[in-house]
Amino acid sequence: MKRLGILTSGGDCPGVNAVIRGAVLGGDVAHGYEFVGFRDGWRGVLEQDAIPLPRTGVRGISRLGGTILGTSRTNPLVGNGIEGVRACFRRNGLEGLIAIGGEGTLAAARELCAQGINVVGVPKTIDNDLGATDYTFGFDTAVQTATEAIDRLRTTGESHHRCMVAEVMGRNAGWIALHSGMASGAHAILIPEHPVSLDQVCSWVLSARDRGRAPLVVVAEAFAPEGHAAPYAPRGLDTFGRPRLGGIGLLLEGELQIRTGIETRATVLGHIQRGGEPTAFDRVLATRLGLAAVESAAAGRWGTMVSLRGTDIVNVGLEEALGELKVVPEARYQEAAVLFG
Ligand SMILES: Nc1ncnc2c1ncn2[C@@H]1O[C@H](COP(=O)(O)OP(=O)(O)O)[C@@H](O)[C@H]1O
Ligand SMILES: O=P(O)(O)OC[C@H]1O[C@](O)(COP(=O)(O)O)[C@@H](O)[C@@H]1O
Ligand SMILES: [Mg+2]
Repeated sequence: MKRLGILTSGGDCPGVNAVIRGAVLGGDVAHGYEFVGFRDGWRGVLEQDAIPLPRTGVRGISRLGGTILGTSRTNPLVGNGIEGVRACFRRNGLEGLIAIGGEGTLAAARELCAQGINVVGVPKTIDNDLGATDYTFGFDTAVQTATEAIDRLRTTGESHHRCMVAEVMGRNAGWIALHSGMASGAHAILIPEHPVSLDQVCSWVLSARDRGRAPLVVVAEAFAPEGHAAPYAPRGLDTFGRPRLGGIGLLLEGELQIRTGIETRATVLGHIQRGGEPTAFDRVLATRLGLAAVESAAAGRWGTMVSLRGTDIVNVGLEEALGELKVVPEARYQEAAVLFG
C-alpha cells in the first residue's frame, strides 16, 4: 500500500489538526493512501517516533486546537539529518512527506527536496505573513480571539475612563493588529510596517478622550516607535537566536500615561491568540489545504506547497513561496488610519 508521512513543525496554530484530517480522509478515500504521523516535527522523523494515522485516528479532530502530533523546532538539516530523513523514508516505506509548518519548516522542506527527498508543504502561521498565499489558516482564529479580548478591554476601559493598550502577536508583520484593531474600533493601530512617533500616538489618544471616548490602542508586538531601530525585545533570544518579542504594550502604558496624563493599562495577549479551537473559516481553509496537499503528493508535485489564491487552492513552488514575507501594504494601513483618533 502507498504510504505518506505527516509532520507538524514550528509554532503551533489553530487549524493544524484540520489539515491532518483533510489529508488523511482525502488520501484514504480518493487514493487508498495509508498515513504515518511523526511526533514533534522533524524530531519524530529523525528519531523514527511514528504513530499510525488511520482514518479512525483523525475522527473529530478538526475542531481541536494545537496539533495531535506535537511540534518542535528540530532542524533536519543539522549533522546527519538528511541521511536520517532518508533512513526514515526507507524504514516506513514512504512515498513522500506532508510537512505542515511556517517559513522555517518550509525552508527545510525545500532543501530536502533539492536533495531528492519527496516533500509537499502546507503553510502555517497565525501571523499571515507568508507570501504566495492570500491567507494562512490560524490567522482568522487569532484575529477573532484578539477581537473578543479587546472588546472586553473596552468595557472596563470605558468604566474607568482609562486608555487601554492591547498588544497582539506578529513577529514580522502587523496583520493581526490591523484586523483586530479595525474590528474592535481602535483609536490607534501600531504596526511594524508603519512606524509613528509617540507624539502622534498621544495625539490620537487625546483626540479620542476629548470626544468623550476611552482611548483604545492596539499594538503589534514588533512595532517600534519612530526613531527606534528595532522592536522591543527585553526577553532575550529564543532557541534559534531570534529576539523574543513582547512588552512594547507595557512600554507604551508608561509613556502614554506620563505624556497624556490619562490613566493607562496595557494587556499583552501573548499565546492566548495561538491556542484554542479554530474558527469555522480556518477549519474549512485548513481542511481544503489538507485535501489539496494529498492531491499534490498523488500527482508527484514534490517541492511545492498548497496555497490560497482568491477562493481557489493552488500549488506554488517552494522556491517562489519562500521568496518574500507578506507585510501589510501601505494602502491597507492608510485605509485603517482614517479611523484613528
Ligand atoms: N532557513 C532555514 N532553513 C532550513 N531550516 C530552517 C530554517 N529556519 C528554520 N528552520 C527549521 O525549521 C523548523 C521550524 O522553523 P521555525 O521558524 O521555528 O518555525 P516555522 O516553521 O513555524 O516558521 C525548525 O526545524 C528549524 O530548525
Ligand atoms: O512560541 P514562541 O516561540 O514564543 O514564538 C512566538 C512567535 O510565534 C508566533 O506566534 C507565530 O510565528 P510562527 O508561525 O512563525 O511560528 C509569532 O506571532 C510570535 O512572535
Ligand atoms: Mg518561523
